[in-house]
Formats: sequence, C-alpha cells, structure tokens
Amino acid sequence: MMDLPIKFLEKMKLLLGSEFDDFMSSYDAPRVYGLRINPLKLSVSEWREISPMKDRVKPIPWTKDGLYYTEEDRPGRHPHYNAGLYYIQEPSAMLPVELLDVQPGNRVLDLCAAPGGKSTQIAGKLMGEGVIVSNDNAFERTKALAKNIELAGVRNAVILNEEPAKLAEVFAEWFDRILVDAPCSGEGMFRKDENMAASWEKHSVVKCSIMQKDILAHAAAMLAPGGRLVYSTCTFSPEENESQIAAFLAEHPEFYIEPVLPPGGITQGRQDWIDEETAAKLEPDRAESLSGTVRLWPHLLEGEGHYAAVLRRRGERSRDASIAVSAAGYPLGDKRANAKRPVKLRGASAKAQRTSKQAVTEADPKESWEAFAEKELALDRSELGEPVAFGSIVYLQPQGLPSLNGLKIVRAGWLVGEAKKGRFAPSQALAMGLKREEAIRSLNWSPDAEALNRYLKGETLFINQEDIALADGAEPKGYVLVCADGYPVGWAKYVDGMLKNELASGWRRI
Ligand SMILES: C[S@@+](CC[C@H](N)C(=O)[O-])C[C@H]1O[C@@H](n2cnc3c(N)ncnc32)[C@H](O)[C@@H]1O
Repeated sequence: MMDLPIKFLEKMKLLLGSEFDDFMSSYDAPRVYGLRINPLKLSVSEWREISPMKDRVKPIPWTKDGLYYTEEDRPGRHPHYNAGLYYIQEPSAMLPVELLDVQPGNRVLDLCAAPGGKSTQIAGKLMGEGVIVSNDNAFERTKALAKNIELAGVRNAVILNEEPAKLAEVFAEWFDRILVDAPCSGEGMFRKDENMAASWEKHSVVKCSIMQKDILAHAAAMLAPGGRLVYSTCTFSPEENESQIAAFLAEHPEFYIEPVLPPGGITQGRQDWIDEETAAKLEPDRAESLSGTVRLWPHLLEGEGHYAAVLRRRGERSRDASIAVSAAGYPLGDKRANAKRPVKLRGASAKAQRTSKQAVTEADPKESWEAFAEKELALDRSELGEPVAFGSIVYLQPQGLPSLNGLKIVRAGWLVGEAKKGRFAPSQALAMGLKREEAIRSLNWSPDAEALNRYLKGETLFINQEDIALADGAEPKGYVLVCADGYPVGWAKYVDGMLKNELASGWRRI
C-alpha cells in the first residue's frame, strides 16, 4: 500500500463517500501504460503492420491514436521511439487535446506545455497546417519540450519560455484554441510517481489554485472570439477544478462551458463540489453547467485521473488581411516589415547569436539554407514557413505570427540547421521532420539491424555504397538521411565507404 498524505485521504473520504473504498483499491491495482501514435508519421494501422507490440496493445477509448501497452514491451527502447512514431503518455492525459477540437490551420497555444505530451498531440491534429505556440515558464523544462516536439517531426511550432502575462501583451485575442494544462497538486499522479505524494503538501492546493487563476485570466485574453479553451489538471481537488472554473465563469461573462458528453467510464464534473462563496457569485444555470466538465477517476477507468473543462468564448473571430505579417513580424506593407527585430533567445539559439557577433559570417545563413535545400532535399518549400536566421541558426517560421519582439524564444520555428564556415549543417530537427523521400540520399535499416543499433549509439560505420538509396543524378558522397523501417532517425555523412555519424549528441543511446 502506498504512503499517502493523511490530509489527502481524509478529504477524499469526505468527497467520495461510499465510493472511497473503490477509489482506494485503485492504488493496489497495477499502473496502466499508454502510448499515442504520431499521425505526422503514420496511422495506427500502419504502425500495427510494423510493430512487434501489435498483438499486445489495446485501444484507449477516448483517443483515436492512443493505445494501452504492457510494461514488458518497453516501447521507449525500440528504434520506432527514436523515429518519433509514438509518444509515451499517461492514458487519461490524452483526453484534453481530444476535447480541444483542433483543426488543421488553427492557431493553437499550449500555455503550460513542458515536457510536450499534449503539444505533440496538438501538432498531430494540425497536420502541419496553422501554428502551435508551445510555452512553458520553466526554462529547464523547455529543453525536454523542444526535444519532444522535434522528435515528433513537428514543422510548425514556435517554442517560448514566458510568463502568460507577457504573452498576452503580444497575442491579444490571437488564438483559435488554447490549452491550459495547469500546474497542479498532482493528486492523480500519486500511483505513477510516489514523489508527487511526498511533495503534495509543498505544492499545496491553495498555492496551485492561485497560480491557476492567474494563468487562466491571461489565457482568456489571448483567445479570439468564438475560440475554445480547454482547462485540465491531473488532480482531484475541487478547488483546482470545478471551483476554479466556476470562479473563472463568474469573472468572465463572455465565456461559457461547452458540455462534454462523457464517453464510457468518464464521469461528469461535480457542480455540488463548488465552494459556497464562489457558487454565490454565479447564476444557477451557469453553476449547473459545471456538470458539463469531466472527471477521469482511476477506479472507474484505466487511467491515473484527470479533470477537463471546455470553455467557449462568445462571438466570432474576424480575420482580417492585416494579420499577414512579414518575417520581421510586422504587418505586410508596414515600413518596419523588413526591419531586424530584437529578440531574446534561450539556450542553443542564444549561443549561436553570440558567436555570430564575434565571427564574420561569410554567407547569409538563409542563403546557405536555400542552397542546401535546393541541392540536398526534394522538399516543396512553398508550403513551409519563412526562413529566419538568428545568428548562424536558421528556422522556418510559421507565417502570420505577430512580432515576437521582447519574448524569450526557445525555437523561432522549425530549426533546420546552422550555417558554419560557408557550409550548411542540417539539424536533427530537420531530419526528424522530413520524410525519407524528401532527402536525395537515404539509408534504411530494419529496427533489429546491428548497424542501426550502432548508429543510434553514435558510432562511425563502414557500409556498401549500394546500400544508399539515391535520387536521380545524386552522387553517393554527402549527407545521408538514416532511417529505421523507412522513418528518419538522424543524419550521417557518407564518403568512400565510411558513414560518419551526425546524430546529435543528446539524441544518442547510452
Ligand atoms: C502539468 S505540467 C504540463 C504537462 C504538459 N502539458 C504535457 O502534456 O506534457 C504543467 C507545466 O506548467 C508549467 N508552468 C507552471 N507555472 C506556469 C506559468 N505561470 N506559465 C506557464 N507555464 C507554467 C510547469 O513548468 C509545468 O511544465
């Protein structure tokens, strides 16, 4: 039996009454495991054709691409993981994005996004059209966020490291969809992570609910009229769930709850759990609408537990032409449209900008990219973002963004590579976002090939030239896109029988 905080147990007993014993028995039941197939790479049925796990998985009812797997399968160790074919995610955490109803072409904000489970799910719904702005205010956590987004092969994400108030100054009424997967006391994570139970007092319910209120208020300011906002937590406390949403409705008459018809095992939100003070501020029908939010309980379904509310903003968005902006972030036609914009960069991007101030760059990095893409890729660039360079690093930035002036940027778009000493070095993110046939040279190994295992460990290999698939007219020497089962895992450089490993250092198997 797990060691759970006494105060938590007393509270749950009071809330759940006769259901409490069933709830408690869920802590003795084994954990369940989930993964979500990445539609940017392949469909569930295509994955089933190639996966050794295919006969042991079963569908997660509330997510088209979600599957339960057994612990022994260890999908994180299979090369399909290195190829970004799926994301390992707690099953109930897959619901909020389903409720967000993302459509290709939408502008979506994932406000509390690290480590990126839900951002990658959103990107899979956008299918490369529109933009996802993925933000987290904890810089260290944005590193995992960027890696997961890149692993999934997302081409249309911008990753920021900001406070919601700062974002709201730039993105007023800009987004069609916003996800607030709020920081919370994590009561639904106790079974998965015992540390969460130990630190429950520290992340107190009261502290979290103050934080959530502030985040929600800024999120509301960024949603366009007619837009949809999903609020979710992985905790059970009503203060962070129904009462939080009730307080939000009381302060935001322009929002209403869109009721969710709970699929099997998912239950309605508990309108009777709203605290009295908040309930008194709401009209009765608005208070009743809280039963249109949803709860996932570990004793009623196979998942750790979650809460989600779908909020709609009244009105209709008016999309005007002035939204079209230049790469410099100003509306087209504005005299500043070609101006260089001062931006704050974080991590690798910041380093590249510092370096570029010291060294004289021989060629415009964007031109280096264009030359590389022209020669080495069979990629239709007309559908992709606008090349923008920060120092020597080149990104393809989704079009139509407002100026990111003054924001802390982790990724200004799809990081395609770096111009170094007159050459262009393609990035790991570029490899992951390409399809095999979009590179003029590729090499494909089966997942159990020893050569692939050695490549993933970062070793240099010796291969037969004939193993490289070449586009018409391409010579064997040069960058090769290395694939597992036809899906890219990274770059290598081929010269005279030798395959120099270009797999990014943080991506190698240890
Ligand atoms: C529940 S986790 C998000 C999990 C993520 N959505 C996923 O699916 O992988 C909450 C996140 O909120 C971030 N956070 C906390 N306070 C924040 C704030 N004021 N603004 C933005 N992010 C915040 C935390 O750093 C944490 O990464």
